[in-house]
Amino acid sequence: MKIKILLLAPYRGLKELALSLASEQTDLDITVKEGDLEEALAIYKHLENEKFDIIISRGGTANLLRDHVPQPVVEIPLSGFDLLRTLTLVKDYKGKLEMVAFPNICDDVIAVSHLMGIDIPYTVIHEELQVEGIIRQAKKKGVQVIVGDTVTIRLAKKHGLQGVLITSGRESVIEAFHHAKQVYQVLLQANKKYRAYEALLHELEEGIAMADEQGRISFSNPGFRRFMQLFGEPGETANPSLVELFPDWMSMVQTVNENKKAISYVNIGGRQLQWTLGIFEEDRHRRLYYVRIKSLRDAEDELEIKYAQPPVHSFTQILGSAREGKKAIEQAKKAAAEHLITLYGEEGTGKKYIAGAIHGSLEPKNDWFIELTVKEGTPGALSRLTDALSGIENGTVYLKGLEKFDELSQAAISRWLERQPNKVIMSFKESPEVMLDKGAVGQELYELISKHSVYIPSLRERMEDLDEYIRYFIGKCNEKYGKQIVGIRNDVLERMSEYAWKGNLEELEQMVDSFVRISKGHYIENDVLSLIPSDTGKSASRSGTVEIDIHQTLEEIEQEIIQRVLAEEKMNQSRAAKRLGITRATLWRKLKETKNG
Ligand SMILES: Nc1ncnc2c1ncn2[C@@H]1O[C@H](COP(=O)(O)OP(=O)(O)OP(=O)(O)O)[C@@H](O)[C@H]1O
Repeated sequence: MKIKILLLAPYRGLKELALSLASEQTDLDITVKEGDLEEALAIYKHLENEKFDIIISRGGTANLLRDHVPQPVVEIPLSGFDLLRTLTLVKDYKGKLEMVAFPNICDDVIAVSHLMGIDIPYTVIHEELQVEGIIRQAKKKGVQVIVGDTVTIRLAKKHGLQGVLITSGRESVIEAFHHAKQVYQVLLQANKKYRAYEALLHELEEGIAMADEQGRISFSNPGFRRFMQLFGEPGETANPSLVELFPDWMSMVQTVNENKKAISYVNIGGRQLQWTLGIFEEDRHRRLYYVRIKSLRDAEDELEIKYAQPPVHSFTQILGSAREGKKAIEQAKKAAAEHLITLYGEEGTGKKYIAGAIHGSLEPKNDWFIELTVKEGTPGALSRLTDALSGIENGTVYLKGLEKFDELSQAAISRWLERQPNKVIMSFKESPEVMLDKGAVGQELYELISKHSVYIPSLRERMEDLDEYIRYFIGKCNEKYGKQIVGIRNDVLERMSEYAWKGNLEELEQMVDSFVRISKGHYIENDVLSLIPSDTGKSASRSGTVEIDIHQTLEEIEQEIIQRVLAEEKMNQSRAAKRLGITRATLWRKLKETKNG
């Protein structure tokens, strides 16, 4: 297959020369056209569909084309012969003469003219815009002949001077053909690599695209088009600008321009997507950005990623004056300065709230608060976890469920956590020591999480704050349900203070919520008492289940249940009878039966 070349000659003579030489090049398929600067560009555009491999041109025209065409542009050089020829021609000129050219040409001309023992005045130009002014000055000095490149000569003629073009000779054009062949070989190798990468990107589930600052997409893989619901091959359908797809595109570009990676979360077609923006490459004229898109939903079964504002922003929003609670807050404030922090305590004690307060207290602030919950300790969850963490910069990560991984994965993640830059607050239901004893965490993770750990006390340990919490939740629920409840009856409060609160503040909030929902007046009245389970702080378990030996007789089983309920109700027979759904008299009779039996 021949290499397809478009040769754009800035002057007629070069076109003729190129045409005569083109036929000798058996491995090149050369199209030759004449055009200078913009004119040449217009010719290129007209022939764009012919898919040339390489463009050949000269001087300013080659430079202009290089900025506007995707193919490599090979330049026809000015050889020593070219200069020699021109100097030989002009050396006997009678008129006053000056050469106007770019530094590389001037240097060569000076060297050759010294060899030939001729003295030719010259002016060096650095950009084309200077040419016209220099020609005017030359004219004022009485110069009659200008020696230079096509643009210079054109302008010299415009100002009524004689122009002598430094023309490219045969050997320069042939050299350009050779150069084009070399460039093509390099291009072939690069293309092979490019195609391999393209095939890889094609297979990738993740969406990848390349766009400029205005969000115009120049490349997208099928994954990207699937996520964005852009159907058809690129080019077939007009790619919408990313500005239309992501309303906060410009602010993300801003973040990226400040040398950060920008991450955002969008919902498209019911899918929660994470997209990351970064600078891909800067070329001479514009910045290119890459966009990576992946679905969070797919990973949700193993690792849940929630990206939201923390529930509170400062320690002053954490309620409670009980000693235990205050101690926890003081410890958390101190631990806030650490890179890796552990919070542990029963479910619903407010660990996430404390994490939010830590995040809010940081100076300088972190950009993100991200909640990562390990649902299953699978290898998939592990790689997603490290992947998610490496995608976050300048964030506070609230991480739950590390104990679900096996010891080896825990060790790997421990080393990983130490190296990553974000603040990580780990949350556990039990203390590091208890988890180590039980084998829930291995030695390496234990060492990591026991360094800066804070115990968040259960509600049972801060019962003096119960009233305050209830009032706070009533206020919250009034707002939710549009009620104006101002307080709670003492009987209800008393029963609540006897309750076990295994679900802690979370359970309390739910209970207050149900009270507020059904209350008609300004107070939470005794009619809600039936909604409080009669499970006291000393009960065996919150759900009220106990193990019974079913090898006993029915009567013995009944007796066992009665005794257990009685014990839980501190031997108060009325309360035990009520819980068992029998009258006090029946209970008394049943108790008596055993004594007699
Ligand atoms: N300081 C607080 N003031 C008011 N309400 C709070 C406070 N801390 C926690 N809560 C309430 O308790 C609920 C549970 O809190 P949070 O989610 O922080 O608990 P957690 O210990 O992280 O729970 P889990 O271990 O189950 O994830 C919150 O939804 C909120 O209603």
